[in-house]
Amino acid sequence: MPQNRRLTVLSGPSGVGKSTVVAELRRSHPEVWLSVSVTTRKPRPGEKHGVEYYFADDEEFDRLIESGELLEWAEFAGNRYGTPRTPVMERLAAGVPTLLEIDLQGARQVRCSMPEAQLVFLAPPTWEELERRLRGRGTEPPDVVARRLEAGLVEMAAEKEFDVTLVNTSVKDVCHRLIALMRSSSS
Ligand SMILES: Nc1nc2c(ncn2[C@@H]2O[C@H](COP(=O)(O)OP(=O)(O)O)[C@@H](O)[C@H]2O)c(=O)[nH]1
Ligand SMILES: Nc1ncnc2c1ncn2[C@@H]1O[C@H](COP(=O)(O)OP(=O)(O)O)[C@@H](O)[C@H]1O
Repeated sequence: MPQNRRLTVLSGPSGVGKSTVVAELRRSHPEVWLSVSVTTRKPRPGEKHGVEYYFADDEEFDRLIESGELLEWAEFAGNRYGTPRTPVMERLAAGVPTLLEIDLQGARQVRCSMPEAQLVFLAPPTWEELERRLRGRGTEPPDVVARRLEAGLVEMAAEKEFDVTLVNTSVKDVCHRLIALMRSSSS
């Protein structure tokens, strides 16, 4: 369906700056609709239910999978994450530019189910900078950081599966380029 060209997926290793880019887009480009995922991860300080995520327990997440309410879902570093299907389909049907910030496994599922979607990979300037950002964020204990860096190696190796790579040197610059990509893919 041509309306699926309005769908853009943003993926990249943990700590690269996806949430920061999404927060900046929310502020500077309110015309873009950002999907809110469901997760079994516990909220970080400051995260609000319904804003960064819908926080759910395992039982609720199982129910969402069984009832087909998720467009895609994946397990990442010990927690499950999924995209509620209905809000995405409604926005796309209404012609609204829509962005999903999801992991590599989710991006692959979207590639299969909605091949017209544009897949954007957010890369760090260097691997050392990625480690520095992830550790510097200070939201996870060392064992979880190690697990995320391990997953990051797998994500980095999959960069070529994406349509475009943006290097996150400057958040504003990435937002600018992302918006330009979203405009050009749907026109
Ligand atoms: N497949 C999938 N991945 C998601 C979804 N929501 C978030 N993620 C990904 O899950 C991973 C972990 O997210 P999170 O715990 O918030 O950590 P952070 O992205 O490092 O701040 C990231 O790669 C997110 O892009 C979703 O709905 N589906
Ligand atoms: N362009 C950038 N330059 C420097 N630091 C950044 C940049 N983008 C994000 N960061 C910082 O890197 C850390 C990880 O960013 P975050 O958005 O939480 O990553 P992700 O959502 O991809 O895991 C945060 O502390 C954030 O402030």
